[in-house]
Amino acid sequence: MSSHQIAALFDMDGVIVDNHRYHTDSWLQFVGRYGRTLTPDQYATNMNGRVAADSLVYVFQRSLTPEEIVAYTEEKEEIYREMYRPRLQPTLGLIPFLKDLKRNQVPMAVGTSAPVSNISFTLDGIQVRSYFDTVVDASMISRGKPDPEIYLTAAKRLGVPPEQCVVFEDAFSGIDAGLRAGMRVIALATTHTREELANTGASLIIKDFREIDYKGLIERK
Ligand SMILES: O=P(O)(O)OC[C@H]1O[C@@H](O)[C@H](O)[C@@H](O)[C@@H]1O
Repeated sequence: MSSHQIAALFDMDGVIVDNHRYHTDSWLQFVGRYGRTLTPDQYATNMNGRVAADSLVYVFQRSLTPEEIVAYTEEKEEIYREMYRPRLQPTLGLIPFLKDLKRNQVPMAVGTSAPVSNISFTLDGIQVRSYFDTVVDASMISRGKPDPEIYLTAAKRLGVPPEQCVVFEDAFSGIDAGLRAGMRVIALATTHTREELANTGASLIIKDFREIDYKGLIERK
């Protein structure tokens, strides 16, 4: 890779697919089963984009055993997959953008807090896995977003220095993770509004991938 080149790191939920509503609804349904309460705002601000282990502590207000984390995570994600399956589709403009980046030999990775079961569901479901050189998921890191570990791991696996990486994110926790990794962050206004994203430190806010292409990405460097 030339020193002028960039790498593109994609968050999954809220970026590759515009599915925030279904994660919100499935979390609400899940917590209801255990007599807990959660509002959509609480979810968006305190849980969105974070690994389930952290979200579950927020929901149950106690520490959980590794076995509980696995069982609760799968229970919640099964609810989510059933809800979202009939609507599963790529975010607008994603496929042309991935093709454009591929044509221009941009290394690409996914950095997601999601469990492996959701990654197969999503990346294979919309047939985009082959675009990515590597996928870093929750099981491969010890500290979830907003810690930068997930994006630093992705950059390392691509062999690209962090300052040459551009992160695509929708969540506050993920934007923080990208910035703390020393990367440029482009925010998608899928989950939050442009106004809500205005002071996050993202260098650009787009509604979806129809607003960006390889040329625009390079020119903005
Ligand atoms: O945005 P990312 O990093 O792909 O995050 C995925 C996670 O995002 C959270 O918001 C969801 O509640 C989780 O269920 C999901 O696994």
